[in-house]
Amino acid sequence: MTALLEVRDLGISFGGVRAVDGLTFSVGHGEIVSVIGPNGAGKTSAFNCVTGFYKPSRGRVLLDGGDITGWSPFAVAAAGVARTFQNLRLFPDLTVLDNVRAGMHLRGGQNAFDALLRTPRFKRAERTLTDEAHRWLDFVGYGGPRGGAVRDLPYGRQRQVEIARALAREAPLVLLDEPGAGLNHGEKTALLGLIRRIRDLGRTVVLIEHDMGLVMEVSERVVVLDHGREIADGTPAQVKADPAVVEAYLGREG
Ligand SMILES: Nc1ncnc2c1ncn2[C@@H]1O[C@H](COP(=O)(O)OP(=O)(O)OP(=O)(O)O)[C@@H](O)[C@H]1O
Repeated sequence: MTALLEVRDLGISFGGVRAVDGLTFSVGHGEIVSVIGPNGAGKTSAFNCVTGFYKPSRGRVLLDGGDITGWSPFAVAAAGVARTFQNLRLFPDLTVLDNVRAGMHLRGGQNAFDALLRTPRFKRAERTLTDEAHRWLDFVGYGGPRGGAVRDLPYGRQRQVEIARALAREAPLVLLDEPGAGLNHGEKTALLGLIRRIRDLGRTVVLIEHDMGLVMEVSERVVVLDHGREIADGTPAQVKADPAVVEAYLGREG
């Protein structure tokens, strides 16, 4: 069966630094896969190459067998990849609801003419989008106010809004960049359940995460990077016991 995401011999350099250097891995439909590795291993750069924020200098990215290498972030998103960011990228002055609705605009259905004249079709579509935004906020367990600006929310809530926005896009592949960062213990437990529920919707989840407790608990498979390459790929138990992985982490501490 074709993998949903296939990364082949991917590479990108910044000046003399090879951030990603011949990275190959794949993710099957419906999997929960974590990408881990020491600081600077190339995880975020690889995500950025996959999602079109960086143009790789070599290699290929295939989505469900189709080549999306070098596509713009907009085109990659429209092709079925949703993501969150290590440093949140919400619209701080927009309301919670509008931030989630912003995740849906790529799905189309209306045109500028409808919007300009506020036709009945436009108003109907608006109501549907608002209802859906509420449903996604419910889904991620968001319990805060929905009509106020996002910038006034505590960090954990902003993360929930960002995930709701990514899910609203209805993309089959969801990439989460350090979703556990800055969350307290209770919030991390909730996140674990949420990631499983996202997969139960039929989505495929790939996360970059530093919290090993979370990674080992939620992942079906773990891909380990070091110096821009894959050094291990297996179940959480397999990678934990892999000497190359232990070495990569311990080697950075001294
Ligand atoms: N835009 C950039 N310009 C210059 N160098 C960069 C850029 N992005 C990443 N790098 C460098 O590429 C290497 C890989 O960085 P990257 O952020 O991808 O690693 P990471 O595994 O995501 O790290 P972390 O876990 O700390 O987020 C690092 O040496 C980093 O300094």
